[in-house]
Formats: sequence, structure tokens, C-alpha cells
Amino acid sequence: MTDIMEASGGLSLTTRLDVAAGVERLRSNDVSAKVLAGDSTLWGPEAEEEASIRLGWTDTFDRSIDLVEKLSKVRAELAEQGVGHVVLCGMGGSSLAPEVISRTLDLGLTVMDTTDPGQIVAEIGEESLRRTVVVVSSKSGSTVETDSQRRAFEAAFASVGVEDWSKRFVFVTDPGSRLESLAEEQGSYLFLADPTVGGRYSALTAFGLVPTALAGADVTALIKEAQDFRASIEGSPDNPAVLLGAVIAHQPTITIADDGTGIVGLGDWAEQLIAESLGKDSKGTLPVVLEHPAAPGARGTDRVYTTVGGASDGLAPGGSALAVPDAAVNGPLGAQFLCWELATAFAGHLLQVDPFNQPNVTESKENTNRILDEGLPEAEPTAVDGDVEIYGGQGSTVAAALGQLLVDASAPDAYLAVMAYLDRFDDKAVAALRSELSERTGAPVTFGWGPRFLHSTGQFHKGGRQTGVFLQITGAVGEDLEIPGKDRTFGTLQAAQAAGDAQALKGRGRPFVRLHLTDRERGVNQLLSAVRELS
Ligand SMILES: O=P(O)(O)OC[C@H]1O[C@](O)(CO)[C@@H](O)[C@@H]1O
Repeated sequence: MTDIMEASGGLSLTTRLDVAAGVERLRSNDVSAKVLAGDSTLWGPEAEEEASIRLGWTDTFDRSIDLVEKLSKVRAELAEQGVGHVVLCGMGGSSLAPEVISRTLDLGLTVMDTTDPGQIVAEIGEESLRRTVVVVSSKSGSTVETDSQRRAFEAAFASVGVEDWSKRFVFVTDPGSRLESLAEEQGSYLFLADPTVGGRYSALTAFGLVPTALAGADVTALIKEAQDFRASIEGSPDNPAVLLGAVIAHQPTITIADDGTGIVGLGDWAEQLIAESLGKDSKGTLPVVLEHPAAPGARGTDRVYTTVGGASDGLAPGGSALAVPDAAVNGPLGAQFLCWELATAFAGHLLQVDPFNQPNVTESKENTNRILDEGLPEAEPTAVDGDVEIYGGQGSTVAAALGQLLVDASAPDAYLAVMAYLDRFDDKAVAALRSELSERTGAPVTFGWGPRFLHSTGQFHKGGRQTGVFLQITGAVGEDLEIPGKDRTFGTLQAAQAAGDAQALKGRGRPFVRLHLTDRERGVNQLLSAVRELS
């Protein structure tokens, strides 16, 4: 076993893995220098066209510094009106980086990356609405969740009598998008993002920086951390990003935990980066976000166990040799973003996949649109057990349905994905299913909130290795909410998204069960009790 430790720009990577072969391939092809120089030929001929317009993230932070002055001005204008509570509407790459930044820096930023009616009703009904500014972030300007959230906030501002509500919106989008024209029409604040950077590589562009600066982050410091890291690896074919690229491509699965030394929630952001970038052409590395370093499922012969932290010495705190991860990435957040982005692009070279497209995300979106046009499919439950309706699978009780999924997940190379279309705050207890199921199987187990995961592991489920076993959880809607200007409610949209993805997954012949909670709280408790009864 090889011990390698490299440190530069305040970021270090410690690994006990023997990844010398991957490192050597990256080094001999001079991949690090070529990516930093904007070479688009590294991922095969089919990827070249997209790559040629998508490599701006390697130095976009140098240009992002121009945003800082305008951001201070807008923040001051809002503060003058007593507006300081920041809500972010956006999905995937447009919301995950701001969430890590705000969690790490402990900022008061609320991220709305959902279509769950209860979660949206709770936010728009808040007393704080009168002091709220809503950042609407969408590169394309057309993402249905983001557009629907924007409409809900617009109506909510009007209903509580916020005059000049257009100035309560800050739009972040690419030049030429529908959102840009809307900002101009209604006179909202507008920040144009760098169009040469794709969503999941956009942490250090306007997408990552606008909402967090408005919430009080020192974004200049983040930019500087990325600049220092880049300067330290330039001209060095051996660097932490090269090593991390080889680590990511080393096994079919990578598990990621915060090590507790200062960076909070980077795993959720890295999950999207890795899953959407690499999970295609039946290849890729499956990311599994762990609740903490000791969470079940961290280790296995099929996976690499990584920790992420802010400590500068590159060592996760405490414990025996057993607690030492396969790889530890430690250092400041700005450097972490750039290091993981580079490493993912390098892993794409090793796996020969295009790290800049997401070909299979569209399929579920198209199914959803068709369902919205035609109406939700009528379905009778296969069985009803207490507060849970069971659709599909072979079991007539919740315990039997879950037990069967665990049997299916014991097939070679299989993994189990739990996908919950629920309120990630009010129904958060359901997330414990991941660790409970993980304790009962040797297979990797992931957990995602729908529809958020559709912009992350959703790509891997449909485009990566076809060995997934799928548990979808939906729930009864209490108070539903019309989407203003659309002939539908959030509840209908959420149900159509779940049904659309179900069609895409079942169409691939993968094991799939939907459990519908007719009472959310009791249903969640029932699921957890049922899984705990399984041996
Ligand atoms: O910023 P947009 O265009 O709203 O897209 C949101 C997310 O949806 C995806 O395009 C596809 O899932 C992600 O890659 C992206 O980050």
C-alpha cells in the first residue's frame, strides 16, 4: 500500500491507495496542464465540441472578482430597505455550491430546490417574507422547478403587499436567457454568469457567489483561495487534483463524509459534480454522501472512502488507523471547489466520458412534461400496509418490500438508491433510511431528495452502470399550492416528476418500488420501524 501526501496552495490530499497507474496516465498525457490551458481534446472526439465551450471554470474566478463591487452595492441598497433574508431558488449546479458556502460560513441562506408544496408554502408564508430578497438562479433560465418557485414568490410578495416587488428579485443567468429578458422587463437586479462554465462547475461564478455574498459571505476570500490553489499547481504535473482524479476513478463507488474540521456539506455538491459528470455511457463512479465519518457503508472493496475537511494539516482528526480514510482532502473551501472540479474532469479523461454533458437528465424531464399534458397515470396500489401504499415489487407489507429490495441489491455490482419526494425539512427523519438500509446490505446505498437528485445522481441512475435498485417514496400533500400562471399545482408537478422518473427507471427493467405515505409523519415512522425489524 502506498502512502502519498501532496500539499499545495493550502490544500492537501492524503491517500493510502495505490493509484499510481491512474496518476501515471494523467501525468504522461500532461492532462493537468492541458486542462488548465483549455485543451478540449482530452475526452474523445465526441466530447470535443461541448468541451471547447465549457472550460472557463479553470480561471473564471479571476473574472468573478468584477462582481464584488456591484454585489456590495446591491446588498447595501437592500439593507437600506430592511431586506436581509436571502432565499435562493435554483436547482443542481445553481444551488448546491451556495448551500455548501452558506453552511460552511454559517450564513442565513434558505435554499429552495424543491417542488414540495409544504416546503414552499412554509417559506412563502414566513413572517420574514417582508424582509426577503429572492435570488433566482438558472443558467438556462427555463428550469421548471426554478420558474415555478419564482412565480410563487412573485405572487406571495404581491399578496403581502410588498410594493415594488420586482426589486426583491435578483436574477442570475446566462446571457441571452429568458430570465435575462424578464429581469430587464420588470426591472429586477441582474447578474450575468460566465457562459463558458457549466452548472456543476459554476461554484466560483455568479451562481455560487451572488446569493452567498448577499447573505454576507466574503467571496473575495473564496476567490483568493482558488487563485492560490491554481497558482500552486500550474506547471506541476504532480498535484493534489491529479491524485484526486485518480482516486475518483479508482473504484466503481466513492463515499464522501465531512471530517468535522470546518467544511460543511461539500459531499452534496461533489455528489452532483461526480454523478452528472461521470455517470454516463454505462460507466462512471457512483458518489455516496455519508452522514458522518462513522456512517454505515463508508468502506468496501468496491469503493473508495474519502473525507473532506478544513484542517490544513491534511489529517482527519483522532482515532486509530482504522478511522483513517482511503483519501482525505483538506484545505480551504475555494481551493476545494477547484480541486474537485479539476479532479472530476481528470477522472473523465481516465474513464473516457464527456464530463460536461448530462444526456440522461432530459429523459425524465420529457416524461414529466408528457404526464403533465396527459394527466397523472392511474395506478392501484399492489398492497396497503398501515399508512403506506405499496406500488410494485413483490411484498405485500412494507417490511417485505424493503426486504426484497435488499435481496435485489445483493446482486453483483448493484447499488440501492432511495429517492424521497418529500419536504427535506419537515420530513427529514426519512433520510435515516440510508444508513439503516446500508447496515443491512453490502451494496452502496444512496439517498436523494426529489426532485433535487434528478439534477445529480438522477443522471447516474439512467446513464451510469445499469445495476441500480430503486426505492421511490412519495407522500400525501396537505396544503397544495397553485403555480401562478400555470394550469397546475406544485403537488401535481411533484407527482409528475416522480412518475416521469419512475417511467425512465422501470423502462430500463431495473427493480423499482414506490412507497406512498398516506400520512407523512406516521408513514416515515412506519418505514423506519419496518427496516429496523429486518435482520
Ligand atoms: O441552471 P439551470 O439551467 O436552471 O439548470 C439547473 C441544473 O439542471 C441541470 O441542467 C440538469 O440536471 C444541471 O446540470 C443544472 O445544474
